[in-house]
Parts: sequence; C-alpha cells; structure tokens
Amino acid sequence: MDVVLRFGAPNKTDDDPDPWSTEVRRGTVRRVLAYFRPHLGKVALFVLVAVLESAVVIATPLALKELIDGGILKDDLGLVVWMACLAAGLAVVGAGLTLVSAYIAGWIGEGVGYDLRVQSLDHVRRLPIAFFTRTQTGVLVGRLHTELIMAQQAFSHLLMAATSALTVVLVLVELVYLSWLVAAVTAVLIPVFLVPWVYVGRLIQRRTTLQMDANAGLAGVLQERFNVQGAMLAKLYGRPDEEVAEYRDRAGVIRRIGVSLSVWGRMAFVIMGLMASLATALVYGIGGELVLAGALQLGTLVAIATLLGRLFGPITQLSGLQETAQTVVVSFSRIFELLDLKPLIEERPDAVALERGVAPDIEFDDVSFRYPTADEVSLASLEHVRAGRGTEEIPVEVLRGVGFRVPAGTLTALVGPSGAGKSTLTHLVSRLYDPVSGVIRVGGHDLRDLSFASLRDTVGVVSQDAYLFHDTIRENLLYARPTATEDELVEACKGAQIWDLIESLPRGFDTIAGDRGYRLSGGEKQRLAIARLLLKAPSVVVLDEATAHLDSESEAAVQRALKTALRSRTSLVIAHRLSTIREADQILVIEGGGVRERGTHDELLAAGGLYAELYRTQFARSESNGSPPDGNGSAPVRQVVREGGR
Ligand SMILES: Nc1ncnc2c1ncn2[C@@H]1O[C@H](COP(=O)(O)OP(=O)(O)OP(=O)(O)O)[C@@H](O)[C@H]1O
Repeated sequence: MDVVLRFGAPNKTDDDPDPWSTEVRRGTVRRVLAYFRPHLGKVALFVLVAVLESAVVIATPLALKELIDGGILKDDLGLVVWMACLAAGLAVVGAGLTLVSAYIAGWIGEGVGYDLRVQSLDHVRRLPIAFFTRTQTGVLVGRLHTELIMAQQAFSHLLMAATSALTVVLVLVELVYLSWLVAAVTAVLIPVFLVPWVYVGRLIQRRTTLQMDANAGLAGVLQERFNVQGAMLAKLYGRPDEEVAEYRDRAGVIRRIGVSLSVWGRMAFVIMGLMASLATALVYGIGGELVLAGALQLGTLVAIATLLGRLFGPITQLSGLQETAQTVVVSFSRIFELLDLKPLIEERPDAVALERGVAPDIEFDDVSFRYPTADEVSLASLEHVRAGRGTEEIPVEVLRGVGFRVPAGTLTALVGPSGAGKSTLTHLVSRLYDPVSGVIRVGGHDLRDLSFASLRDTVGVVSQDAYLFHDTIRENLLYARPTATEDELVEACKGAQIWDLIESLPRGFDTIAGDRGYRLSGGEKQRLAIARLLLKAPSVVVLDEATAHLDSESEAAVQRALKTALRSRTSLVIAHRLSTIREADQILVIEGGGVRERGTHDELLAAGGLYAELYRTQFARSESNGSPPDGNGSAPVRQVVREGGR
C-alpha cells in the first residue's frame, strides 16, 4: 500500500470516498521539492533578502542601545541624532526588504502554482472520456482550483516562515550577547506563552478544513442542481421542501463554522498582543532591577525589550509551520494523485496523418470492447459517491467480435434495440475509447496509428444532444474552424438549414447560445451542430440522429441539413428515422454487442428478422406517408447477411 501518512483526518468512514482526504503518498515531499528547481535563482535571491531583513531586525535595537547609553546618558547630542537617524533608516530599509521578500516569495509560490496549474490542466485534458463520465465536475474543479490555490499559498507561507526562522535564531543570539540572564528567562517563558497560541492555531486549522469540506459539498450540490438539466429535473421531480431543508442544513454548518472561525481568528491576535505585553512587562521588571543594581545598562534593557517585540511575530508564524507544511504536502499529494492517472489513449510517436479531403473507408475487424472500470480511469475521491467497499465492478463486454466495413463515401445506418451497443460503436470510431481486442481501420490505417490532429480533422461527430458553449453562435461555430470567414460561416449555416433562423435574430451570429442561451430548440441545436460539422468538413461523419420529436417543418430542415452534411462522406449514423434508413447504402442491425443482420432496407424487410420487427414496432410509425409494408419486399432474401450470435 502506497499510503503512509495520515494527518488529522476528519470522521470519515471507509466506504466514503473523501475528496478532501488527507492521505499522503510516499515520495510526495521529493516531488514537491522538484517544483523548486526551475525557480532556484529566485530562491537564492529570496535567501539573500531574508538574511538582510533579519540583519536589520537585530541592528535596530543596537542603534537604540547606543542612542541611550552612548548618547543620552553621556550627553552626546550628535550621537543621539545619528543613532535616531540610523534607527529610522533601518526601519525604512526593513519595511522595504519585507515587501521585497513577500514579492519574491509570492513569485516563487505563484510560479510553482502556475507550473502545476498548466501541467494539471493539460493532463486532465488528455484523460479518457471515461474519466469525465465518472467524475463529479464540482469536485474535479475544486481539486484543480481550490486545492491548487491552497498549495500555492501555503508554499509562499513556508518561504516566509524560513525568514522567520532566521530572524528568531539571530534575535536569540543577540539576546544572549546583551544579557544571558534575560535571554535565559525569555527562552524558558516563550514556550509557556506559546501553548495557548499553538492550541488556538490548531483549532483554527481544523475549523478551516471543516469549512472547506462543507463549502465543497455545497458547491458540488449547487453545480449539479443549478445547471439547466439539473434545474429541469429538480422542477419536474424534486421535493422542494426537503431540498431547501438540505440547503439550510448545509448553509447552517458553514455559518456555524464561520462564526466560530471569526471569533478564534480574533482570539489569535488577542493572544499574540497579550503575550507581547506580558513579556515586555516581565523584561522591564527583571531588567529594571538589574539596571538599579548596576548589572545592566538602561540602553541594553531598552534594546532587549525592543528585540522581544520583534521576536513574537516570527515565533507565532513558526508555530503554524507544521500545519502549513502539512497543507502543502496534502494539497500537492491530491494534485499528484490526479497527475498520476494514465491518459489511456495516447498518440504514438510515429503517428501518421490521413490524406485530407479524401473519404476513407472504415473497417471493424473482430472488435471487442468493454468500458474501463473505475480503477482503470478514475479516482474514488473524485466520483464522490458511496460506492461501498467490496462492490467491485465486474467489467462487462459491450461489443463482441464485431466485424463490418463501411465503403468510402457511403452511408451505413446502425439500428437496434436500446443498449445494444450502437453508441459504443460510434465512440470507437472517434477514438474516445480503444477496443480491447481487434482493429478499427480508417483508410487502411489502424486508428491507433493516426495522429490526434489527423483523427480530429478526419472524423466529425454530431451527437443527439448537441452541446454548445455559453458563448455567441459565432464562437460556437468557429470552435470547429477558427479561421473560417464570415462568408464560410453563412454558407455552412445555409447548408445546415439554420441560416434563416440566425438571420432573423436581432444579434445574428452574436446571439448567446449554450447552457443559458436556452432559446434554441433541439432541432435547431442539432442543425447548428451540423453547421459546425460542415465548417470542419471532415471526410468521415459519425452522427446520432435526434430521437426527440421534431415538428414536421423542423424534421424536414434537419433532413435537408443531413443530406448536405453526409454528401460524399463516409458516414456512420445511428438512425432513428426511416428516411435516413431508406437512404443508407447498408444497414447494420446491432443487438447484444454484435452485428445480427446487415443489408439494405428492402433486403432486411424481406428477411423478416429483427430488422423487420424493429421496423414494425418503431420506424414504420415515423413514416408519414405510407402504411407499414407487409414484409414481402421484392429484394432477394439471399442478399441479406445474417450474423451468427456470438
Ligand atoms: N460509459 C459507460 N460505462 C459503462 N457502460 C456503459 C457506458 N456507456 C454505455 N454503457 C453500456 O454499454 C451498453 C451499450 O450501450 P450503448 O449506449 O452503446 O447502447 P445503444 O445501442 O447506443 O443504446 P441507445 O439506443 O439506448 O442509445 C449498455 O449496456 C450500456 O449500459
């Protein structure tokens, strides 16, 4: 087992995957340190500034000592003025150095945060689609955002703590030099004063973790409920009273923790002020007696009191060092967990490109497939569902020994009962997944040998529920081809039968579409997606026809759009409409993860098998102008290829 440390974990049960888990993997510290490497120059500069800053801290009391003992007590006005000016100058330089060191620490922290952010975003982008189907978006965003900010801030704090450590050491050395007795008393008393401070610090730390946990939980729920589909489901099926009660409970927890945090946060300052005042009183008490006894000079006493005042800030900062270090290590560990997920689908170094603009054939050669299990593609802590230990996923083969060929420039329709594996077949063509065995060839090349860029250029997909970004129609279209001209946009929209609508909108292409631009109907959205496809001009089209009922006008428009989109392209269409099926050069009837029948519409009807049954129960209903045929088609039955049930 890789997990070796556990820092103050909250009350979680084993079957509750915890997105804020504080488990740390072995080797994390080494990996964190590696992030310093590109910033070593800045780190060296930071150390130099830290040394200067600490030198200023200990020099000021010495100037004050000289001002009193050598100037005031010896009536030397010149020295008084000089030392006062020196103390003032040191104060200004000290303030400047503090700002400079905060700036450099910020640069290093932000630099590490930047490196980590770019690396993790790029990595997550390359993760397989299976990862995204399993992961809770809110929790993933939390990890990529909140966690990263925490790691980076804590990182900067660690650097500042290094300055504090140096200051504490130098101040203690100077205290011993000025008066070993007062230094000894201070050394004994500091830990006593620090106990309440450390206690309060821990309390604040625990509450902050709880608050983050509660906020993340609420954010996850809100993200799920308040997107358009979630809000729709909640309106149709939700139980408002119970849901509001749940929000109240969650918000109540955040309020309770927030109130307690604000009190304890104030308490921390109160304790620090109190500690400083008590220590000063004590030093003047003991030191005053020594001055009266002639064992200590007045200037030395003032210098000691000043030094003490400078000691508490750094010491309190150091007392939180352990928690800060933990935060860095735990946060980085959670991000590394994500970075360690394998992309599964990768581009080969010697990947080739298909010739552009030439429609290739597609061939499935004995392809079998199962969806990856959670262990292979995701993190339990990101799924954030109560999976329960011991309920291991049993991988089920979704496709078994599938073999067929789509000749170049032809249309193949996939039909079959729900859950048969039609969408899965199309996912494999666009290489969202790789087959477990067998080969898929496009233009004679194994899909796995093609470069990603070539694959993206070659295969265009239009899904049933076309997704649009919350952006203008123009930006949504340009996503497929950023260099497209206005004329090309218009032409694509005309081809997709959506231009009339866009033209009629007051803001035309600049109308906001997407999640909150919900004004587009299902058919319109699909036509916009077809326009996007036309702009991309792929030579292979994978299409899932909309099952949603479209009115006859919209349906006719979609059909016309499809005609343009599929013309002289190699097409694989999950067909729900008889018109598409009739036009297909080949129909594959998919059932139970295999091709059961293949042929044209007439051939399959004549064969009287599964297709004929599907036709009677589903497709005939969508045929507007005629009654279902009786199955006595004229096509010769021998042309129908029946697949063995593998
Ligand atoms: N992401 C996934 N992870 C695991 N199993 C999946 C996943 N997607 C689909 N399946 C399973 O794979 C099988 C085939 O599903 P697929 O979506 O390919 O069927 P389909 O023929 O397209 O169905 P429909 O017509 O209802 O869309 C089903 O049993 C389904 O439960």
